Amino acid sequence: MSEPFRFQLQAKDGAARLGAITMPRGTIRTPAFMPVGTAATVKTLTMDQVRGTGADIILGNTYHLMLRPGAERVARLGGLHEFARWPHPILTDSGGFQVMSLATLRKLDEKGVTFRSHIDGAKYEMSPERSIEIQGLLDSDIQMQLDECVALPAAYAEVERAMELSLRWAERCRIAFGDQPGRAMFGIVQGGAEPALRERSALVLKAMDLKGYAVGGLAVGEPQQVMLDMLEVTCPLLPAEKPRYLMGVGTPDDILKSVARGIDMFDCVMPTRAGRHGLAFTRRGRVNLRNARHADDHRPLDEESDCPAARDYSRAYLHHLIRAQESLGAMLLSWNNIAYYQNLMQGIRDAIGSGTFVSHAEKISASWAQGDI
Ligand SMILES: O=c1[nH]cnc2c(CCNCC3CCCCC3)c3[nH]c(NCc4cccs4)nc3cc12
Repeated sequence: MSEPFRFQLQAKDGAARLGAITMPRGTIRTPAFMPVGTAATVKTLTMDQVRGTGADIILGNTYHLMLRPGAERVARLGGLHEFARWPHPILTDSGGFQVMSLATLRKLDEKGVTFRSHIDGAKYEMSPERSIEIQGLLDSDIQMQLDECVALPAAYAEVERAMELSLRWAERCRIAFGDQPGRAMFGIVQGGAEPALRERSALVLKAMDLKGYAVGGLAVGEPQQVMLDMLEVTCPLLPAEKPRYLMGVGTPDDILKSVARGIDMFDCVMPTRAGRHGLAFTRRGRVNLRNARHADDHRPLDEESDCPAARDYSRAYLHHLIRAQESLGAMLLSWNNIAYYQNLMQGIRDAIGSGTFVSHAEKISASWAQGDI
């Protein structure tokens, strides 16, 4: 087989890139949005529904899966693809970010992070090596290094300490990962909102010649413009022929503006989490279906959509389901939102391919501002 992990750049439009990552389990068209599959499920949806929206890759969540059902058990059951019946590529995070946001009694030092499970209080130690081992047990296709992400704003010294630690952990993850044909390990650029620290992080990681690079430490409380400024500092320093993954981003507007600055991959809990709370993303902006104004509205969310959740159900019905806290409501809105994000990405890919990305982005943004939808 040709090289088992290959990123092909197919077109550029300004700094925006059209590409494809070819892996043994399938091809990932970029720019790509990766639905978050937390506990081996994209919440409320079957994998057939997720695939039907056009997703090429989903995220697996190392933190949740190592606690329950356990990485060794998933391995005994044939790995995450078999367990969750998703035969296409899976990217797993290191588990570190969720330790810092979900676990209790967390301690972080040179060795790694130690914490107690938020489920049963059991004690765990996660080193860079153990994180890579767990991701391997999950049979993950793209594995993320263990890193330390600092919330912003933060003091320069604190950002520098976390960035340098993350570089040492990247090297330990690179060694632990070794050479696994058909799989990839991505490094994560840190450095907060400090250009000098972003530059050092990007250049040291670039020298490690990894298969892909994430931009971390953003979408953690800073204004959107600060995030975009850091992309303009970081992306040009990363190898053009490797994929770039902006972690935890974001709204459709964040995605358009980040693609314009050279990002190829995104993940965000927003479409599924917002869906479960009654918020629908549509081509004409966001609709909060908890609002009583929808109670008699027989229109669907988007009669032109290829997603049944957007096309076949009235807003009145969706409003009723959400108010009644019926699980069908959460499912239909999650389905609509994931489909919306995948259609957004397809439109972005088409526009880059035809050299019309700037006007496409302007048209998309203008359609959101249409007011009453
Ligand atoms: O530097 C980072 N290193 C590692 N992970 C990061 C993440 C988590 C990305 N999604 C993981 C998923 C794995 C599977 C389960 C769901 C998460 C981030 N998310 C955000 N913003 C969105 C945010 C979400 C919550 C607080 S900020 N910035 C992030 C920065 C980093």
